[in-house]
Amino acid sequence: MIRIQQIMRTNVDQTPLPDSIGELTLISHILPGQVEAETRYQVTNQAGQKVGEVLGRDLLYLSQTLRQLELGEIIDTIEDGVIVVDATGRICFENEAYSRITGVPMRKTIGRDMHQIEPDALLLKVLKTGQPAARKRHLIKSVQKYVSMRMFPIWRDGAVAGAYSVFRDVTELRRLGREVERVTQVAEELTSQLDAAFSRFQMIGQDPRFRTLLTRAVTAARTDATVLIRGENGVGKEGFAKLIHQASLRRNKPMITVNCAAIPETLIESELFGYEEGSFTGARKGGKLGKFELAQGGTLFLDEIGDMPLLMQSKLLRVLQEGEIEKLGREENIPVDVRIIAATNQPLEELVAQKKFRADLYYRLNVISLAVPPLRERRDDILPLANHFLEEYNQRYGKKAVLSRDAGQLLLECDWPGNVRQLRNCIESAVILCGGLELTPADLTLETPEAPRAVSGGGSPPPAGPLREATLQFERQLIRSTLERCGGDVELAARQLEISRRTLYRKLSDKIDTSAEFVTS
Ligand SMILES: Nc1ncnc2c1ncn2[C@@H]1O[C@H](COP(=O)(O)OP(=O)(O)OP(=O)(O)O)[C@@H](O)[C@H]1O
Repeated sequence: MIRIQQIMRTNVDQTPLPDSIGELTLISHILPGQVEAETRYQVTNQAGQKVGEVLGRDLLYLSQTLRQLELGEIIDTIEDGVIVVDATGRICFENEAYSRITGVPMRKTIGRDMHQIEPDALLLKVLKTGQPAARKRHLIKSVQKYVSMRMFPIWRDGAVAGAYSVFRDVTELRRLGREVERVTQVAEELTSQLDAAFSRFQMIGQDPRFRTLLTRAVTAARTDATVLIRGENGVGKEGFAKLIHQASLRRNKPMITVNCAAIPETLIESELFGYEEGSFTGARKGGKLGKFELAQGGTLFLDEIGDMPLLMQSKLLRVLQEGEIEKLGREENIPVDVRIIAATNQPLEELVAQKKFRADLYYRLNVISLAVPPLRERRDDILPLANHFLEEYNQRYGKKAVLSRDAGQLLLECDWPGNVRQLRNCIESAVILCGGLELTPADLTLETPEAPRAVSGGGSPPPAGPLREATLQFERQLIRSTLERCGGDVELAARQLEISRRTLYRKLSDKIDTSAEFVTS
């Protein structure tokens, strides 16, 4: 609908003048007899201030043209439903969309009195009061469809001459809205379950160095300072990151982990910063949220930071300095409020010297540094950790196993090249495999400090004897060295050997029966 607003001239002085027309007046409401061609009409806003002026000639032209045009045809092509009633409430116009949305054919309604069809219709109220009305969500019961509608009176010569309603089918939108609500609730539920698991998470350790680290971590957690956690694989770097997040004010927001070594160089930018829909060929519909956005308000844990490509290091540095991310396909930057914790098992200082790691990023990350010692340097922690894992896996597998004195002794003697992760895996497989109530040395799958060197050194002579025995021996060696390489992680070892976890366990238990040499010192 064309309003005066659209054709007036602007930038005139602000003095209100008589004979003014409201800027929102519809052109189609102006009758030819009311307008003089050569008069300049003042246009005012709702406060009565003059905001423009318009020539009567322009108004006449437009109002006449609108009348001459067959508006019905145009209105028929629009997607929204339109229905018009005259002053008596008789339906005098409907467009095609009206019938399509309501499912009522035009012949059943056109010309009929709305008072009879639907005496409570809101449109009749608009007709009676002369006041526009709107409903965001209205159910048309007969067809079970939801519409959003706006209704207006039609004024002629100072009286209401009719009313019309424009409405839109929002059934699909409503369904999608509900789906979003449902998915959000599921996500909230899962998050709270995760939170519960997260808050049960404990860092076990009584070694004095380890306890000092815990205190430092909890103290750092109260600030937003960046933390760099160092240490061998499996020492508990991610555990420290979780602990810091849990002890911080950000604990009710997400902690998102990114393993920088596991993402191909070409994908790391879109993983971290995301992209907008259509920003490149093959971009996902709806775009993609980057990890920074997912961690908004929370913590982003950048694991294996030493493996981050140099170009990405520069981009990360910029984000840390500016607190904003540049998202592919989006013009304006997005502010992010994310606490960064990074971890690495690499000597970052050496990487800096070799120009493989940016010095400025190194200093930016290394505000608080936590160096987690390997398990072999804190032997006091071995038994408490073993008992903690034992309790966890007893619960998971419905067992009641306890650690025998000999098994405990064996655990204390091991060097744990795979650190706490290896110990955890060792206890898990022992709980699964043990037949009785006590975990004995034979239940433990672990390497003695000497054995791996003999096996994985590559120099061991080929086994002698019958083929079957030699094959078994070779298999034993292969399993042993693979397990060693995988830090005792049975699942990973099974994957590398391309056999199922169950087969690996079976082979391990065969070995326990037949080859004491493999499991005991
Ligand atoms: N002090 C601890 N108390 C309880 N569990 C621990 C402790 N340290 C490590 N763990 C457990 O050991 C496993 C390995 O720990 P984590 O993943 O934190 O090590 P990481 O140093 O991050 O390893 P990687 O370098 O391979 O990423 C996890 O299952 C973790 O829960």
